[in-house]
Amino acid sequence: MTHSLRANSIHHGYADTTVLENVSLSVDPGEVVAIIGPSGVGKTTLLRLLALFDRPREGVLEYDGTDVWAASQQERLAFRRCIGMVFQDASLFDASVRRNAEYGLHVRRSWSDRLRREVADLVGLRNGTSDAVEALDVVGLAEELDRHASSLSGGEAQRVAFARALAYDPDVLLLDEPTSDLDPRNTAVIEDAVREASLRGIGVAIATHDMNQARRVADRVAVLLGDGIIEVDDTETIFEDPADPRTRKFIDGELIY
Ligand SMILES: Nc1ncnc2c1ncn2[C@@H]1O[C@H](COP(=O)(O)OP(=O)(O)OP(=O)(O)O)[C@@H](O)[C@H]1O
Repeated sequence: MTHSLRANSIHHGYADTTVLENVSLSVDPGEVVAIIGPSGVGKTTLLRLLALFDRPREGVLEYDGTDVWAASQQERLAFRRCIGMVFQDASLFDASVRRNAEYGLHVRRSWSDRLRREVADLVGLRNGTSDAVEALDVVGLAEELDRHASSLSGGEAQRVAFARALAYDPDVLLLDEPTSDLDPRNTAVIEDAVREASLRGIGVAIATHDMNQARRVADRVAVLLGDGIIEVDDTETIFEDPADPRTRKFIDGELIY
């Protein structure tokens, strides 16, 4: 069973600047939420908060209804382990594709989960390697296990980074412009993998500058402008009949922020 993540009335910024004002957004199991908005508006900042990398100045982050920052450090760590993040630039380890995809598999969510998996390993049902290979298969790299990370193209490296996040079976996947440097083929592989992840029940939030990508992969779209999230709605409504006129302008490339 996967779980949901929710940001409620978040305010955040850096030093004396405010970046996010009164931002609320949920990521539910099995849905893909695209976050769109101009450069510098705070998409990465929001994803980092959702990933529990940073604590918001104000507002509440809930994991399955629990206030994450009011919970114990141990609990927060457990929540953190249920969230996968893929950055714009894949940074892989100086190791094989297999090793890279396996990284994180030692991080188990809970003792009971660990026990369950260990028992399953003992009877040969699954093991870390099979999780990693399965995840690499989703991104079309299951045949490249022994290749060294340094020999991969940028697109292949990003696909391994995606597989690494997928391999440890997260509840939520946060993707920060994961295809901004990729060609159409690698982009299509990542987008298919996003759909596959959502079909498995994983909730996905993806920040993107590519409006077509948002249309292709998202169930819902959140529009982040200078005043925070001005509108969240299902993808068709955002692109065909948005409630806020600024959304239309932004999508049409008219709004210079
Ligand atoms: N660590 C930091 N310290 C200070 N300011 C920061 C820091 N990180 C981001 N900022 C600033 O916060 C604002 C939001 O940045 P953020 O990277 O979240 O935007 P973004 O929407 O993801 O941008 P882009 O689309 O260009 O990736 C920007 O003005 C940025 O310069």
